Amino acid sequence: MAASGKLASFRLPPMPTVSELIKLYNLRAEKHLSQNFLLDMKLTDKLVRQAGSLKDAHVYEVGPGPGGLTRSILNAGAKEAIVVEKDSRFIPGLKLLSEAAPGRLRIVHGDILTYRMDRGFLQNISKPWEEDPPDLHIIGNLPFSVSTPLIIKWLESMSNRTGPFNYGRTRLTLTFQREVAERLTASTGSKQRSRLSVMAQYLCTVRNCFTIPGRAFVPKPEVDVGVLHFTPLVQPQIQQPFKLVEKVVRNIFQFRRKHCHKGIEKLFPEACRAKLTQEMMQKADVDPTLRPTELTIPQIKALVDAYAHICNHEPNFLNYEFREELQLKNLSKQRNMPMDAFMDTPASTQPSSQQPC
Ligand SMILES: C[S@@+](CC[C@H](N)C(=O)[O-])C[C@H]1O[C@@H](n2cnc3c(N)ncnc32)[C@H](O)[C@@H]1O
Repeated sequence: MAASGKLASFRLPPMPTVSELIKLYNLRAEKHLSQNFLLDMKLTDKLVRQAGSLKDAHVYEVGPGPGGLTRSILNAGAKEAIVVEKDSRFIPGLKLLSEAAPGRLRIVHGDILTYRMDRGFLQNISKPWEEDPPDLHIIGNLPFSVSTPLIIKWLESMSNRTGPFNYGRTRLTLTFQREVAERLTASTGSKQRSRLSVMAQYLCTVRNCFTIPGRAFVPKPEVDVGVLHFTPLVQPQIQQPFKLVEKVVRNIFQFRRKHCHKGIEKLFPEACRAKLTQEMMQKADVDPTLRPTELTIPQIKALVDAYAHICNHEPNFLNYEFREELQLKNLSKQRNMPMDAFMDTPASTQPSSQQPC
């Protein structure tokens, strides 16, 4: 009896439903802000449960909109939630919710892509990286338009322990278009294995929680939606700077269906491509005829380490971008001018295909 009494203390008092609020404020979904609302509280409760216990937790919610998920977060016992919403039309409805939960809901009218997530809560909720995750969660029914750049930004922050990871191994419970969710969780050898799978999985444990059918949203999106839970690893599986890992992985996956050496070759200028690719593959002890989707994370780690080793001897390779060189080549051909004429950086620091290695 006592337990249920306690449970009742953090539940919201009766107030208009989310649907009633939408009608009250005449809130029509804006396509350019990827607004697809979840109005079924059973579903929002289920999504929030995937984060684990929120009792006395701190939560950042991305894009609360009319506040369905926000209600579930508060009903689950969160001590304080900061919600970041770009569309000002939702602020009055969120204020009603904040009044119903005094001191527990802070509303930020802003853009999640620029909001400083290292500053919202006091530092006293931080936990050392090696310990259990802090009582801080990021939860969101993400707008499709920003979900991929956002997760990449957070993965980079995770690797640098900045932003929301300044507090420790902050966990995330997020929605993605089903296809993106499948890529994020795809294992070695599967059809959906991609750059995103490797970038997420070398830094965290990614759990596929459940799928929400498109028809559960208002308005209904074209696709189903996957709910994923991320826990940052104490020790990332690849211990090199994020940008370096990203560069190698991007190159490997640029020719998904070909042998992996095809993409790796493009890490180096033409003049030394064959020699350095062979050196990198041998050093990493990886079969060059494997397809990118067949590579395990330890194999990708070995390749990134081998590339880092080569760049230690020749740091100019870090600046080399095959696609940029291709664009310059095309431009110089079109205008009948030397490639140097289009370069921002002096030719001496930009290894070109013609320069000897
Ligand atoms: C898919 S809706 C989810 C709304 C609500 N959480 C729900 O589940 O019903 C995405 C929300 O994110 C907001 N949004 C879109 N882009 C944003 C951004 N860059 N920063 C913050 N909020 C954003 C939209 O206005 C919208 O309210």
